[in-house]
Amino acid sequence: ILLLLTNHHKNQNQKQQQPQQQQLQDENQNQQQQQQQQQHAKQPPGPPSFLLLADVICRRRSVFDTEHLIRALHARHGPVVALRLPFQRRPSVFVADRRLAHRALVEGGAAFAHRPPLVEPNVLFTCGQRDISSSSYGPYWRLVRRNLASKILPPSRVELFAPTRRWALAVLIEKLKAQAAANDDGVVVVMESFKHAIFCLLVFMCFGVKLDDDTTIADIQAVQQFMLAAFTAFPVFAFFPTVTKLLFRKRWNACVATNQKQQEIFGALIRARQEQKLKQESDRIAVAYVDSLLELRLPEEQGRSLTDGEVVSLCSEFLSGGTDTTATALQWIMANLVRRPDIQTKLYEEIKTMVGTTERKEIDEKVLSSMPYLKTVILEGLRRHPPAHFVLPHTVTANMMLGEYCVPKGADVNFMVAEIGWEGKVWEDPMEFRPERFLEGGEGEAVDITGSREIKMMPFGAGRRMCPGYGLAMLHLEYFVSNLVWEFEWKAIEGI
Ligand code: HEM
Repeated sequence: ILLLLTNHHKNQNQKQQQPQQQQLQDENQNQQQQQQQQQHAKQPPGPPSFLLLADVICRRRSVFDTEHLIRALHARHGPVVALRLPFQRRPSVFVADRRLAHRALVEGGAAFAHRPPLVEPNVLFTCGQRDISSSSYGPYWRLVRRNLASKILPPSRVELFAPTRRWALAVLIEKLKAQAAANDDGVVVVMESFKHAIFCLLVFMCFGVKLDDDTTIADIQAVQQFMLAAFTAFPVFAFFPTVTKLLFRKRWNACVATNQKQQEIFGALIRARQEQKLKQESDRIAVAYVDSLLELRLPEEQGRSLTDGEVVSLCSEFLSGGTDTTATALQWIMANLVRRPDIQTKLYEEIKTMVGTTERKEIDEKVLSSMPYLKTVILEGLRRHPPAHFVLPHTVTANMMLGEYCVPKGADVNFMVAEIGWEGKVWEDPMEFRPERFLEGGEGEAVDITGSREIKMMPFGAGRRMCPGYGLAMLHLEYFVSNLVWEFEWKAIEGI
């Protein structure tokens, strides 16, 4: 009997172990297959670096104005191409295919979720890559991303900022009216006012203070603008930094001074917030982003709190990440409404039905979710004019297959957001602004903006590194677009 029992147990264990063993075997086989494929696969095609440089010089274009170059390369070589610049150790790979983007970013899991190392002055500006967007994929990134996603961005938290949105909208409308009144023909240049309103809103969400005095807002905006420009500028300090920092001393000193100024301004705002909390002022908002950062502990690093530099870089990212992108999207949507009075009228009619009056009082954001046409206008704006034409650069920490090519370890991998949203096989007349495509029966009906099921457009990226602020951005766009259409009649200037 004992013998039988042991055999029975043995059989049961074997049965339980079989699927696990099978899984391990499958994984090993997959790995072996990947390795074999990699051995035989080519690297993504692209011109040799000297030809690329010659092309750039002949056409008098900047190497960093890469979009036109990459489009031409895609037309010649297909959806995966590589640029190899003479001063780059690893190639930059560009992917313009929605299925390959899905395979890498969503199905690929962590494999494509890493970020490449930054060079100066961006190392300085991110406190050594300690913000969410540039930090390497790992426990620190997970902790700070989860903190933003769970403390500030859930709908229940975002709802608390409704009065702040009303205030920012009032600031915007006042600014636009003042501009129109100052000009005989009522012409208004909107972008700076859009940026200002969204910035005021995000500063409040970040520091819990209403800064309506224009000088502090202007000071912070100037610092943020300087840093943003540094991200896309020629990376002089990437080569022999000790020498280039001396050679371009003025430029380096300006970077250090800007960083210093940011620490001072943000430091003062953080102190003001702490005092506000100590005094338990009744009108203070319950949670600001900076509170959550000050309370955060790093379990992987003996439970220490964030350093001042880390807090500043995370706040700075919150302000920059949300302002220019949202303001650019807003500007493009309004530009299309100006050119298309039919769409503007349709939207106005939808708002009128929902609000139930023609009285010009600001739209309660609770009714936004019941405006399907408004949603289609926003989606079409983001598809046709995505504020970021590329996602932030990703990288791979091992050789990885992408389609028929092997992406070498350490290469930058860039996904072409705009091209993917303009694919002719998915979208009819893709360059036309047509919100109706997102209604029932259209090719964009029930589109998944997160791209987790399938990617048809990806204005916020997709997968693990996807923009965590996309819900907030959509709300801001719906809120400002509907209120601006309700408040003003938008017309194009003759001859422009
Ligand atoms: C229309 C507005 C916005 C657009 C189009 C946009 C777009 C993007 C894109 C394309 C990425 C890169 C994704 C990738 O690398 O795969 C990104 C990342 C990010 N965005 Fe946004 N964004 C917007 C608004 C916001 C807002 C309002 C916030 C802040 C609340 C925000 C915070 C971030 C952060 C922290 C990341 C880095 C994510 C990570 O690396 O894990 N964004 N965004």
